[in-house]
Amino acid sequence: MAVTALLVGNSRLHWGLGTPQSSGPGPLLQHWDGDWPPWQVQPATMRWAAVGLIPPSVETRLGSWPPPVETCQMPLANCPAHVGVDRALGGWQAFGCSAGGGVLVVDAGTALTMTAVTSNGSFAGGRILPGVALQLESLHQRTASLPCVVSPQARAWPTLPWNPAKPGFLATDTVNAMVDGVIHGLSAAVVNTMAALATAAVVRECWLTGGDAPLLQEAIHTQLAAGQLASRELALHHDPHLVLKGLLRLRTRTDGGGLDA
Ligand SMILES: Nc1ncnc2c1ncn2[C@@H]1O[C@H](COP(=O)(O)OP(=O)(O)OP(=O)(O)O)[C@@H](O)[C@H]1O
Ligand SMILES: CC(C)(CO)[C@@H](O)C(=O)NCCC(=O)O
Ligand SMILES: [K+]
Repeated sequence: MAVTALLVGNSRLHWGLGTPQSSGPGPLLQHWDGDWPPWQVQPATMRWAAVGLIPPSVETRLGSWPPPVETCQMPLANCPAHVGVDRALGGWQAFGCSAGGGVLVVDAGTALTMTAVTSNGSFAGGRILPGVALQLESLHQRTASLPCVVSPQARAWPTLPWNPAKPGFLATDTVNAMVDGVIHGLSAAVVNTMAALATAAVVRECWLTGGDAPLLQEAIHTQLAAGQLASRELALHHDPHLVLKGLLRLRTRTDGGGLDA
């Protein structure tokens, strides 16, 4: 039976439709970023979690939904309860899909989070940075003359002009200097973390997800090619729906309302 997964993100809602199987959720049948999905939602089979504020459109329907998934219910060893449920779900899902060995999950959303899971499936910490749109918004809001380069309603990336600078060339116009600066900074932080964790043999794979993953991917590849050997030893994967798939792969126990891997 098809199940709807919902992650209430920091700036928008992320929906997925899938059929949980014992081997995992498989690919999503449908996905939707926005207020309410275009398919029929069966309240009793909803799997959902929230890091952002719950909007009225969801609040009014909560009565018929099961309780949300929380970090403390996740089958991820040593994961403190204060860790965001999106990070716990992403880490657990990437580890479950990995070829063995630890994983680093990079979730490039409103915040860019990095979350490491060891080869034993144990939470190993991470890093939290302001994401692409948030950094660009802050530059505009906290200076007198830097322009607004992110659409304030949609925060949609495609409204931004950006010509990736050739190696060794820097942007001469303000907009590209801002955008290139933010993308270069975030991807450098990711590659630096990959190198450190690879050198320490903590992780073997890096999984990218989140709204800005496609954007950062190219810059990460470029910096990997030019950078430290250790970081290149990690396999790099992109899964735009890592957290939703994690929700679909979790199995709710009918007895105590707990969760099983
Ligand atoms: N239509 C859109 N609306 C919002 N963000 C978008 C859109 N298209 C691309 N993005 C990019 O996605 C990023 C936000 O990512 P995402 O949607 O994963 O964040 P989120 O809703 O806060 O979810 P999360 O809680 O997982 O971070 C923004 O930095 C922005 O550049
Ligand atoms: C970091 C965010 C905002 C990313 O969505 C979320 O995972 C969160 O609110 N986390 C709580 C703090 C933590 O993860 O340590
Ligand atoms: K995120």
